[in-house]
Amino acid sequence: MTIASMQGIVKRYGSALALDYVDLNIQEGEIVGLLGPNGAGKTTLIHTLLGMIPFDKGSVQLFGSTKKPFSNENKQKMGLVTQELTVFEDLTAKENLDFFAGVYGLKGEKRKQRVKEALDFVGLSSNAGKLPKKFSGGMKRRLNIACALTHRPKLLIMDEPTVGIDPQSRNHILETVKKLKEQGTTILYTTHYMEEAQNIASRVVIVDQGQIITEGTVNDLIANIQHEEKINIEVSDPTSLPTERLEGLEGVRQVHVDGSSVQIISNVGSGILDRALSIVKETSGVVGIQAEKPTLEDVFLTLTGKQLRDGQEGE
Ligand SMILES: Nc1ncnc2c1ncn2[C@@H]1O[C@H](COP(=O)(O)OP(=O)(O)OP(=O)(O)O)[C@@H](O)[C@H]1O
Repeated sequence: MTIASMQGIVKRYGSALALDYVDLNIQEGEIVGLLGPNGAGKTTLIHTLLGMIPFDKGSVQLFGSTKKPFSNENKQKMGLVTQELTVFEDLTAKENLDFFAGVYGLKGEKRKQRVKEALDFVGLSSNAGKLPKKFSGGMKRRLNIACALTHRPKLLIMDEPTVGIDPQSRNHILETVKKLKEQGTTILYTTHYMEEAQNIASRVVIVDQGQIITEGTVNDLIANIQHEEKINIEVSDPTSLPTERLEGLEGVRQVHVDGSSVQIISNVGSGILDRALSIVKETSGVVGIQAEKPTLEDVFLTLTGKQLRDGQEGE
């Protein structure tokens, strides 16, 4: 079932075009990784989908209904983890959660129970009574996520939830996202870290300059741009490398020797690894093998001619 979709969305801020005829469909149960550089339009797309900002053209459908996408009923089925932390520093972790649970209309025992569950889910139970100002960046992020979970949203939208936190907390958050998916939550996860999208997304949507430039599974996107395969074999005796025999293998395009390593470039799917290895083993002794696989970074580079992460480190 399609849980959320947008068709032909155009959004301008004054004369600047932030979304340029965007079509997007999100199916129940998937994690859609929305990937793009800073300023690509990710946050604007999310805010449009949530009905938080007006748009100039197009339409949005949520939860299968064609009428009034932004009704209170629909909004209660969505959760947003904002890019900036949305927690109150002078309320304890538990009080923060209780506040947000109240905003979503939860009451009494159910509210208490959901607050407890959400704290537990993000691993903050033992810090329930502490103030977030005593928390590390990663703990604050986890609290921020928990605040969006007490009402058990069907669609959870996460806007760059791992920016500026340490790798351990990042892994914790990625595991939490996977757990939510297992429980049936549909997730739209925006990031400019391609490794994250590669790690958790069932499907990746890449945006640049307000347009969706490609979408698909990570494997499909990579296969679409992959025109050759590269294998590097490290050898113990490079003087006797049988370069000509390697060049003669079906599917091999080029062979380069560089010091003690030989690089073999071949056609996609030519499956030369076994044959190349047995030839090299006979004469030169194999010390190590490395196969170079393209990444989402390469997909972006191929499609746009620029790096996904230009000048974005250290945020
Ligand atoms: N309130 C606003 N007023 C004017 N321009 C805006 C506003 N919000 C966003 N923009 C512009 O719209 C474009 C898309 O911005 P948006 O924040 O959606 O991108 P993003 O992909 O989420 O980037 P980031 O990763 O930096 O959050 C950018 O050029 C941005 O400068």
